[in-house]
Amino acid sequence: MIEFKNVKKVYPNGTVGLDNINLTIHPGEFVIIVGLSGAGKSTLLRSINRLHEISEGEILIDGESITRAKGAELRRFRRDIGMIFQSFNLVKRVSVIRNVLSGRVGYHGTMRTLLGLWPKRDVELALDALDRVNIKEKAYARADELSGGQQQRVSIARALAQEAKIILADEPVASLDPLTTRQVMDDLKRINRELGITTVVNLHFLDLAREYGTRIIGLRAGKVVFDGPVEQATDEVFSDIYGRQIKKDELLGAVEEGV
Ligand SMILES: Nc1ncnc2c1ncn2[C@@H]1O[C@H](COP(=O)(O)OP(=O)(O)OP(=O)(O)O)[C@@H](O)[C@H]1O
Repeated sequence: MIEFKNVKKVYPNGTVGLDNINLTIHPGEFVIIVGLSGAGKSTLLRSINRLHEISEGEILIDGESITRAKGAELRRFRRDIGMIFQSFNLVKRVSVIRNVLSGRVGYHGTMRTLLGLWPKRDVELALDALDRVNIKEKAYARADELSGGQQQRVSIARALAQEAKIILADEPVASLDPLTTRQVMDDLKRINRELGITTVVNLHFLDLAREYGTRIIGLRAGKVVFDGPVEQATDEVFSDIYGRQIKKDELLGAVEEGV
């Protein structure tokens, strides 16, 4: 469970990134966060694993404060949280499997990673993770030989090998074409369903949010302005979250049709 309690984030230049956020995300939920560029989606997501530090309030994971955690305790929290980035964040010149195995670093320390000495169980975990996202046959290819969609699946496999209990995906499909976008969203959704991993996804395309989301959280100017089941996220709700009419380029469908 992820709990935000009166969370506020003010950047050093005075910009308010998050404004009194109170949220509870339950184990196994698949939550999509939407909002205009600058609404605070990345700040919210990245405050969960403390890639961004919050200014006020507290974030609890399974009842324990990650906000106050230090050193080994913080590392233990982070080990349970996988992160998927728009830009994949792979080491491009090394093999796919080494990238996936890097998800195991939190369990062994960096020395093993540098030497490439992985226990057999870890290699099996990594191969299973690649199998789950249907790219096991690419295990020994160099990461940069893969297409964008395949690279994103490697980063999902890395989070699986990490045995993450929570996956945070920050605009995971923003660099992908519409077909690959659906494959990656399908993978995230399937993993959520099959493994019960709590998943929080920031998305730009609203029709995609509707297609894949079960719970939608809408942010505007750092505040939660909508939080409810996807069925309630009508066009009017989206217009309200955005503070204006929805534009065509905010719909994946428009990209597919070449509008
Ligand atoms: N390092 C920073 N310093 C100052 N202001 C920042 C910083 N990072 C983000 N902001 C500001 O905080 C607000 C929220 O930004 P954030 O990146 O979380 O929004 P977002 O909804 O993820 O938008 P986008 O989709 O464009 O990334 C914006 O006003 C942004 O300009």
